[in-house]
Order: sequence, then C-alpha cells, then structure tokens
Amino acid sequence: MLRRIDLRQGLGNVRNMLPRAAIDVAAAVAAVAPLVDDVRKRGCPAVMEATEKFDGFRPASLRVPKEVIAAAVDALDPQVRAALLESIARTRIGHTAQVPTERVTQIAPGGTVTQRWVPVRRVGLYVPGGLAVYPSSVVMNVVPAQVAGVVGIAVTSPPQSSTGWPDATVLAACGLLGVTEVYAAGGAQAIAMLGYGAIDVDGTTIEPVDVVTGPGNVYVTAAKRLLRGIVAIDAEAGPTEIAILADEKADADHVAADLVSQAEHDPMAASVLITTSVTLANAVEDKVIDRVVRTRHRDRVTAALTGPQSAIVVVASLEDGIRVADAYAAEHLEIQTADAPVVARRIRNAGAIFVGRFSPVSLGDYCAGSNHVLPTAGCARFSSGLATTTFLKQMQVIEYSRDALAAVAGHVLALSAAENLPAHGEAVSARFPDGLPT
Ligand SMILES: NC(=O)c1ccc[n+]([C@@H]2O[C@H](COP(=O)([O-])OP(=O)(O)OC[C@H]3O[C@@H](n4cnc5c(N)ncnc54)[C@H](O)[C@@H]3O)[C@@H](O)[C@H]2O)c1
Ligand SMILES: N[C@H](CO)Cc1c[nH]c[nH+]1
Ligand SMILES: [Zn+2]
Repeated sequence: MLRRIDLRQGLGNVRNMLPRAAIDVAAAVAAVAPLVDDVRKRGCPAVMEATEKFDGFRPASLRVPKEVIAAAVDALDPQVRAALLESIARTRIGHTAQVPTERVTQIAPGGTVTQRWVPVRRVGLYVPGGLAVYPSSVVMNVVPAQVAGVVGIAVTSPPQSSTGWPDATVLAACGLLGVTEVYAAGGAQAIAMLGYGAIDVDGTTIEPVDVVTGPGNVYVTAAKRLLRGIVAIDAEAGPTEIAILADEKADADHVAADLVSQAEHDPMAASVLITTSVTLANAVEDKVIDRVVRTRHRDRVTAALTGPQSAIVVVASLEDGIRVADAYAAEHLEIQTADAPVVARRIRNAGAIFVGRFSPVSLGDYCAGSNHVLPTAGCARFSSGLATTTFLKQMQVIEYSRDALAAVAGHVLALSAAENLPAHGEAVSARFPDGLPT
C-alpha cells in the first residue's frame, strides 16, 4: 500500500528523493486572487456568494448569534465538555510557559534598551470545517491569543449545511473559551473577510484584524499568502503530515496506527516512515493494511497512503535517517528508536517532535499542552508552529540620559557624516548648544 523508497545505497540529493504531495499553492493563489479582491471591494455580498458557491448555501448572517453559541455550550456532551476543558487547561499551561519576559539591558552608564513584548490588538483565527470539523483547533488558536493578551479575537469556520452555522462543537469550544465573535465563513473568502473587514447583513461592522492564523486547505493557505503584508500570518499549515523515524526496536502496530491516524484528515495528508529496518518496514506495511480495512474513513486514508506524498523510506543507518527527517521537515516527527530523547535532540527541522512510544501525534492533536497548528510542506525548515509569540510584537524602548548621549555623540556624528546624512548628526549636536563635552 505504501510505496517504498530505498535509499540504502546513499541519499544523493535527498530533497529530490522525498515523498511530497502534488499541492500547487501557487496555482491556488492565482485561482483565489479574484475572490480575495472581490471581498476587498464588496465585502459581505462577496463572502456570501462564495459560501453559496463552495458550501452550497447562504447563512442568515456572517456573525453567529450569541444565542446559537450559548445553545451549543448547553447541548455539549458532558464527556466532550470535560475533554475540551482539559485540553484548554493543558494548552494554557504550555502556552503560558512561552511568554517572554521584558528585559532591560544597560548598554552603557545611563543608557538602556528594553525589549518589550506587546500583544497585537485584533486577530482572526481560522478553524477548518470541510472534510472534518475541528473544535480542537479552536483551542489551539484561541488559547495562545488569550495568553498573549490579545483583546479582539474573531473566530471563523465554515457553516455546515445541517444547521447553517459552524459545527456545534466548534461553537461550544468558542463558548467555553469566552469567545463571542464567531463568523460562519470558510475558505479563501473567510480569510479575505478577516483581512479586509466587511459590513454584515444587519449593518454591523466586521473590523479588519492585524493577524490571521489557523490551518486549512490549499485555498485557505493561498488566501493567507495573498493577505501577507496586509496582516501577519502564522506558518502555512496545510494538509497534515506525519513522519516516523523508527528502528528495528519500534512496535510495528503502534507505527501503523500513527501513520493511519493522520491519514484520516485528508486524501492529501502525508504519512511517511523512515526506517533502518526492512523487517520493521514489512511488518508496518502488514499492520497498515489490517488497520485500513477496519478504519472508518477508509477511502480518505487509502487515498492519502497511496498518494505520492506517503512512503516508507529505507535508509542504511540512523545517521541517514536523521538526514532524511531533517530534509523532509515534517509537520509532526515521531522518534521510535533506541535512545529516542538523544536522537530527538539531533533533529533540526520538524514542526513538533514526539519522543518515544507513549507520545503519539494524536496526544499532541488534543491534550499534550503543545500546539497542533504546525508548518507543513517542508516549511518547518524555516518557520515554527503557532505559539503565544505569534500574537506578540517585540518593541525596543530606548532611554539615554544627557551624559549617556554625550558619551556616544561623537560616534553618531562620525557615522552620520560617513553616510552623508548630516542632519542626523545635527539632531544630536542640537542638544549640546555649548558644544559636546570632550
Ligand atoms: N497543519 C495543521 O496544523 C492542521 C491542523 C488541522 C487541520 N489541518 C488540515 O486542514 C485541512 C482542512 O481542510 P478542509 O477542506 O477539511 O477544511 P477547510 O475549512 O480548510 O476548507 C473548507 C472550505 O474551503 C472552501 N473552498 C472550497 N473550494 C474553494 C475554492 N475554490 N476557493 C475558495 N474557497 C474554497 C469552502 O468554502 C469551505 O468552507 C486538512 O487538509 C487538514 O489536514 C491542518
Ligand atoms: N493533526 C492535525 C494537524 O496538526 C490536528 C488535528 C486536529 N484534530 C485532530 N488532529
Ligand atoms: Zn490529527
């Protein structure tokens, strides 16, 4: 079922050997650009028309009424409520630990630079709702924004045909977190609505946001790319990926279960095993086949596992396995080897690393205290997952006394002269009308 890539003779140009989805974000950018522009120009009617086109109907308004959110909280299954509250509590602990502290540094006597962290004012958080619905993504988006101290939080998620509003558990998660501004919009049109703002059907204003975050399909990713610069965005978090670096000691059934778990997100999801052991590779292949026959979303899982984005990569050594894992830069990387914590320390590129037999990716999806909105498609080489700092800006505060400025004034004058920007130097000498102290 999973194709085999045999790299035991050497890695060559390893990036070219890796399994990758044939997702063309650039083509999606071209496809959604007119829609994004239409939302910029016409606002609500353009969002509504796109919703009708892609989701099959028109919601009564963009904003979800507060009574609908309250009813979703009231109707929540008690076990799901308890699980969401536990997920919120753990995610809050993990993200509170990420808050950077303000630091005042004395650069010279009387001269300080303070690194201050300031939350952005207003954020738009996308919660997917196409093939599956994601109340857990409400938690993963909202908690870091709240911990950062963001005051304006707007959530948007595709309306479901059954109710005309976003999924009830998504709404309940918003309610449990105290989020009241929730919109019934998905896809590229929702991202554009957040970035440009709109006027809702009843005349109320949807204010544009400063930052847009959240995972989604290729159209969501494309719209985020287009809006970059008008708003900040988090990493591109597209179809889910799992890579597992495993040796002959790994449990084949655990490996198979984890590969299948992330394949159920999307036919475009990627499941990759990187192993030094042909025996393990064969055993995992058998266990995957067993599991696929029994799994609920068999068609989606089969499409994901047989697509060009999924494979078993056999390598000659653990060293080569680490090189392949780094080149692949998975959204999620599990380490199922001897000395897993030591191996994990050597990994440079992954959205998140799951170490050892009892840290499966699905733990991180819901309740580990980490974040599940993570960079995909190799973006973990240069970007990080969603975090409290995604919603914080660093601001430098400079404060020098008269004596501290006098002490460095000669250097400022010399550099301003070297750059042929004499007015810069004059802004300093103007403060010392009797001449600079020597
Ligand atoms: N990387 C992560 O952190 C992470 C986390 C959770 C989910 N995911 C991924 O998010 C994805 C969710 O995708 P999904 O499709 O289920 O839900 P989605 O909400 O991202 O997309 C559904 C929406 O797409 C819109 N749409 C469809 N065609 C469009 C078009 N041509 N132009 C503009 N908009 C269009 C529809 O209006 C619909 O509302 C999955 O691939 C899943 O793996 C990733
Ligand atoms: N694995 C997904 C991307 O990290 C997140 C998720 C939500 N629900 C289940 N899984
Ligand atoms: Zn998942």
